[in-house]
Amino acid sequence: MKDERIVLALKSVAPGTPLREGLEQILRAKTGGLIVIGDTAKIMEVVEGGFAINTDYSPAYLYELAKMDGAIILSEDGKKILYANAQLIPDPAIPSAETGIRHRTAERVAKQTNALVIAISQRRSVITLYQGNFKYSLSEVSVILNKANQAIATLEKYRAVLDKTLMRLTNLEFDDMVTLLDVAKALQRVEMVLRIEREIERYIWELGSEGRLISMQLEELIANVEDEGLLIIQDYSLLGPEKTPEGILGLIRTWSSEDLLDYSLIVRALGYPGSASILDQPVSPRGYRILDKIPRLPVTVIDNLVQTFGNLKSIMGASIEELDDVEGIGEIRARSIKDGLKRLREQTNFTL
Ligand SMILES: Nc1ncnc2c1ncn2[C@@H]1O[C@H](COP(=O)(O)OP(=O)(O)OP(=O)(O)O)[C@@H](O)[C@H]1O
Repeated sequence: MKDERIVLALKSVAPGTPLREGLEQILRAKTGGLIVIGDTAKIMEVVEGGFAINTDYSPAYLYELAKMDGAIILSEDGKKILYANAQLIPDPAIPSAETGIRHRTAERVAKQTNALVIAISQRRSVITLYQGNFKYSLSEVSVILNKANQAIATLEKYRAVLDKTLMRLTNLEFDDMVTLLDVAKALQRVEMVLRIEREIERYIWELGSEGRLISMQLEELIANVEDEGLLIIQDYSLLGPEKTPEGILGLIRTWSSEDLLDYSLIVRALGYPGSASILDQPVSPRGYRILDKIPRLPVTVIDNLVQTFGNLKSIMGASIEELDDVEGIGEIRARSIKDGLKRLREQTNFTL
């Protein structure tokens, strides 16, 4: 929830938005500014004086009004300028680490009302966002682009390692030689890639219209990653249906980077005991992840296969007739499952 609001705040001031255009004009004119987004009762409690404007927002108008002292109040959707030249009177007891009056006021109003408050510094040429306890200074587009490109380069490396790890897991699964350590390694690598993805997403929101290329690169690099993670969990989790794969991956997401390095924590999240030797334990996949790679095989049929045979090894060992007996599978599909599994196995042997 908290994160969502920050994302919304970053999006609302991203390059290409009318609000950002107005902020940039104020920055260039070096007049400074203090802008509050929203006019809820809670916000209006701290607003005093000024005059009602009540007109459609435009960047040029915002910039004109910023020449005056005091704060400007915009509507929640940013489409109207409601008041200008207003005095903000937040509770002075609210702690603030800011030294200047404008920024201290902005921080206190944000903490008191939860509104998005934007301070544009006259002396330092910086735009700072405040919302609740969150504070964020916008950087220049070139700086963020640089960071985003570095993160993409890191993501490429991590993706390559993940692909190797998954390929190895597939190979071990076909040979029924998987240990819990292999499962934990694969899940850890999935989450590492997802973490870099989330970091880059934040840059993309902040870059707005300037982030399109990064966004396209990201999409290509993270295709399937989350699904692979969910399917691994489906293959190995010992937990009942109340712990969904999404829930388990969501739990791993909340861990610190140190915890993520601990393989035994990962297998514990899948419902295995946390003993030291557990990682050497052999395990057999149910087969969800590999069956998902067979073209045109519906999820319900995959479910029926796993329900009937229990694991990938038995599914691979089943005859055409046995496969044919499963609901949703006729002779043609039975053959395409057999062929599909055979082809996948050959492909992984070839790639490794
Ligand atoms: N309570 C307030 N309500 C509305 N506007 C305020 C309030 N406090 C300060 N301001 C605005 O901030 C200006 C003074 O900013 P000041 O230089 O003291 O703060 P600052 O945080 O150091 O900002 P800057 O970095 O721009 O100098 C005032 O001229 C006024 O426009």
